[in-house]
Amino acid sequence: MKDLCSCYVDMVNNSTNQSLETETVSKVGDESAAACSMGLVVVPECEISSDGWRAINNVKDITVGEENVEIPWVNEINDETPSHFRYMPQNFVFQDAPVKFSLSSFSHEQSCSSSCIEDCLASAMPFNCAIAVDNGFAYTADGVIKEDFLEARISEARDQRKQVVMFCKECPLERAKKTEILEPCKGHLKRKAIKECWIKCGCTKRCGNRVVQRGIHNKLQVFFTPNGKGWGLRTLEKLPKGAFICEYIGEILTIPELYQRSFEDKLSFPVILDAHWCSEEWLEDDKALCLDGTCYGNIARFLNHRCLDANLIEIPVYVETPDQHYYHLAFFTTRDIEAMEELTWDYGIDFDDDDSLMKPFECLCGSRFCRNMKRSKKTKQIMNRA
Ligand SMILES: C[S@@+](CC[C@H](N)C(=O)[O-])C[C@H]1O[C@@H](n2cnc3c(N)ncnc32)[C@H](O)[C@@H]1O
Repeated sequence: MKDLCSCYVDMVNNSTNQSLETETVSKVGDESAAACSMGLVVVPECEISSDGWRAINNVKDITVGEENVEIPWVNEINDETPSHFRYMPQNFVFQDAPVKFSLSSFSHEQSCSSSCIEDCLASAMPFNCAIAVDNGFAYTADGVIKEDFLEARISEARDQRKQVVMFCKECPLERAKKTEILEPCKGHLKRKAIKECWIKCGCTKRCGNRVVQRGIHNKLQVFFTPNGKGWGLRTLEKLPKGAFICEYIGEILTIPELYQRSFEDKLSFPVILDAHWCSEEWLEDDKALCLDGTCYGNIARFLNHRCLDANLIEIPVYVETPDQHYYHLAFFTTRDIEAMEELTWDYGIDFDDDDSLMKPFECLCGSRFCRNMKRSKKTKQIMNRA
C-alpha cells in the first residue's frame, strides 16, 4: 500500500499536464494517505511497481489463489507491507537435491492393500502404510492427531529426558562450514514420523490417512504483531488440539547449498530435515537436506518462534517417497486454540549458539520458559559478579 501511495504521489508530482484531470489528481495527491486507505485511488497499471501490485492484490489472499482457502493479511499497527516472496503451496528442489517422486520407489509392502477401497481408518487392521506409527494410524476419524501420539511428540519436544539425540560420525552441517578442523556433530533429535496414504494406495483422496496432503483448510490471517516480532500468523477461528494447520514450504536445498547462501549473506529461515540423519553410517552431502522459505514459501514463513510452550508442533510426514532424507514438515496444534490467537512454534533455537544458520534475534516470545530471557539473566548475573 505504501508503494501504491508513493507511486501515486510520484505520478502527481511528475505530471506536466495542466488539464482538469490533473487538478483533480493533485487534490487527491495532497491527501494521498487518506485516499489510499479509503481505496479511492485509481492509478494506471504501468505506474505501479510489480511489488506494489503484488502487495495490493494480496491483501485478500496472500496465497494468490494457490491454497484451498484465501488467507488475507492485515496491518493495524503501521503502513508496512509483507516483504516480497513468491507463494508456493508445495516444496520445489532448488538445484542439487536428488528428491524424486517415483512410483517404483514404493514397494507393495509400503502401500496400503488394494482391498482398502475408501477410508483406511475404517479398517479394523492398520495397513502397511501406517507402520510408521506405533498403534496404527496417527489420525482420528475427526482428522486430528491421536492424543497419545501427539502427547508423546510434545513431551519429546519439551522434555530433554524424553529425547533421543543421535550424533553423526561426520556431520554434514559441520562439513559444509569448510573450516580447517572439523567440529564434532552437535546432535540431531530422532523424530517419529507419520506416513500418509498416497497414489499407490487403494483408498480415495478422502481417506482419513490423508490429512497433510489435502492442504490448509482453516481460516487464517497474516497480521503485523503489536509486540515487535514483525509479521505473524493467527487463526480467525477456534481450533481443536491435534489439528493440521500447514506445512513448512520452501526450496529444497542440500546443506552445502544452504551454506553457500549464508556465505553470500543471503538471509534465510532454513528448516533442517535431519530427523533420520544419524541412522546411516555416512550421510552424503546431497542427502542432507533442508527447506528454505525465504524467497519461495507459504504462510509458514510468517510463523513466529515461541520458546517451549508454542501452540504448534512440527512433525515429519512422509507422503510420496519412502526415502527418509526428504519429508514434509507439518504443523499441528498442541492444544485447543481460541480465535485470534497467534500461532507459534519452537524453532529449537539455541540462543547461545553464535554459529546458528538462522539470523539471530532478541526473543520477544513472552513465554515464562523463554530461553533468551534466561540467557540475558545469566549474562546480567555474570556481569554483576565481575
Ligand atoms: C520465519 S520469520 C517469521 C516472520 C517474521 N516475523 C516476518 O515479519 O516476516 C523469523 C523472524 O521473525 C522474527 N521473530 C520470530 N519469532 C520471534 C520472537 N519470538 N521474538 C522476536 N522476533 C521474532 C525474527 O526477526 C526472525 O528472524
